[in-house]
Amino acid sequence: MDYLSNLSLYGSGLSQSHASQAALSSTILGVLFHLTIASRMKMEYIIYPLLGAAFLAMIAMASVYLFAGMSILGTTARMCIIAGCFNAGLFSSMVIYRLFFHRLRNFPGPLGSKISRVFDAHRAAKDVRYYKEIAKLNKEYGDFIRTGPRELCIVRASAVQAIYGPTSKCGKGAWYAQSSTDHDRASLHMSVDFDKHKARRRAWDKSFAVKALHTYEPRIKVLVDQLITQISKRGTLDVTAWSMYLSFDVMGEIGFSKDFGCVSNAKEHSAIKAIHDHLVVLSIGSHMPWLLNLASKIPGATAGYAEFFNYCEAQVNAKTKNLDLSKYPEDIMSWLLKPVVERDASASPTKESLNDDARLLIIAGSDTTALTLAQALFLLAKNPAVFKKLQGLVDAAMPSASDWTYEKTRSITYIDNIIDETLRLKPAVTVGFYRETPPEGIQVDEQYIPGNTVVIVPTQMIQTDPRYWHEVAEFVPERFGERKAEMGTDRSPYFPFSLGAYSCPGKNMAITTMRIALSRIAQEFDISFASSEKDIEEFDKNHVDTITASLPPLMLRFTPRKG
Ligand code: HEM
Repeated sequence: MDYLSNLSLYGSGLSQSHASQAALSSTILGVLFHLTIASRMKMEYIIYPLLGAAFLAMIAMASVYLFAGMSILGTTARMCIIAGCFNAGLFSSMVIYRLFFHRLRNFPGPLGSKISRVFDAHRAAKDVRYYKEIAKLNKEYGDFIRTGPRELCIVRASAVQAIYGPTSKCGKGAWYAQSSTDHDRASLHMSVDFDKHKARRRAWDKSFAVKALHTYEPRIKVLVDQLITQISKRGTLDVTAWSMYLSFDVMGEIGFSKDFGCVSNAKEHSAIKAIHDHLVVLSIGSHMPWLLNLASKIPGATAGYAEFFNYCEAQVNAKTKNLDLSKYPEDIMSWLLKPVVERDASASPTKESLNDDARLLIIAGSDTTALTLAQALFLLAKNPAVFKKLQGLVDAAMPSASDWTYEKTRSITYIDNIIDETLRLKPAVTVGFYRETPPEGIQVDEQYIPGNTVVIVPTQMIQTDPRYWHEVAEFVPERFGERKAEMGTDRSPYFPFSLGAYSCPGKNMAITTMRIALSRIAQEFDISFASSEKDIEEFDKNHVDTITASLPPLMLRFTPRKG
């Protein structure tokens, strides 16, 4: 307390006993604030009122001291003591509570993670390969790992149905508050309210219904054929980049009837590049959703992806202007605008949420499909026998390019088996998607999981877990086809598109794009690696974890087939 006496000596007007009283009462207030408010409420929903209230309280207190005749130095010193001791009380109480009294106190996990998600964000940032960190934690702590103060990572097959299944009562939680806590301003994906999400989801599901998909197929085929022409000209190319060009063009065409021109210009669209450049920061920030939300409100913080935001908004405005409701909707955005104009309950509730839906459309639909296609080509190049079998089946159904039809492609179920097996070994979302348990909690095997716990099942780990899968590391498309019963596939945990109410609505469109691309490539080319052994190994084992995976370049040689 010597420094307090010194402050008094320097003429602050703050005596040691006053300072001690202020320190003690602020510390007690901090502890009380934690026990009565902070520990009972979700930070993401109270952060703005909290910061506002703290600011106003500080101003009010400082004004009272100044009016009471205290010097500026004395007032400043007292405010510093009050703020410092309040926070010391708050954070000490938080640490003690989380370590010794929290409902998850008996779950094993790293000490830091039990105290704050900062440590998990640090783990995610270390190498931006969070999936490897989770694998290490699983080895050290077992199948139920406490990865945050109120978060568990669960590596058990039965957790998949309990958490994501159609009858699960688990909902979307804190992770989905990263862009806005006002879900009427956010996209479908970030919409947390079960009933509102369900209503909005109807508009999306209509845009992927069988009839709508039929109108998309020929337009996707045109884009795939553009890709085939580019491959023929080049021979060798980076499939990571070119799968991305194709899938963005598909989202431009099917999402907005707009030519993004990535395949024809052989480059990424500038608006999309802005998002890709920020993926690492966004994915690390998503481990502390409230902080990401807060950071996004700092002026200039989102300037990097302003081009993407502006571009999407311009597309929505243009579509709105030209929307013709007498015609069958030509693209997904028209399907989303229709209920807005018709004032149907499935409409995006605000202009902001509609703009966010437009961004969701591009982001959710393109990276995921692109990296799955690149992974499928990688696995086919690595497993020539599988590719030969695919070519044999394609040749039998469609001997030449002019025989190609989507219906015949669909009848080759081996293509679907290849896609399924690719998504088992290399799911687009490697670590998974967060849910929150209902107040009454859930049971996973022998373990009760308390209510209001954030839970996650790491997708890639569980889909390659030798306890649940045979020949786990092998690429065996037949496990989804003729060897299904023998390999017990139906009993194994598999959820690359998630399951239940929040599962991917674009699944069938993604599969349509991949069916067309894989069948046309198999028809036209033989494929082989043109990358070094080191680069191939890097591609196979070391993707960067940016919520959806980010893949390094992979050069493949495409040799035109003879005859
Ligand atoms: C191989 C390709 C794809 C994969 C692996 C995939 C995977 C997923 C997964 C796992 C989710 C759940 C995420 C969560 O719970 O937070 C999801 C949601 C979503 N996906 Fe996909 N997706 C793919 C393609 C597409 C396509 C082509 C679209 C079309 C635009 C799309 C649109 C969406 C939307 C709108 C959601 C949010 C659904 C909701 O919250 O109700 N996805 N996707």
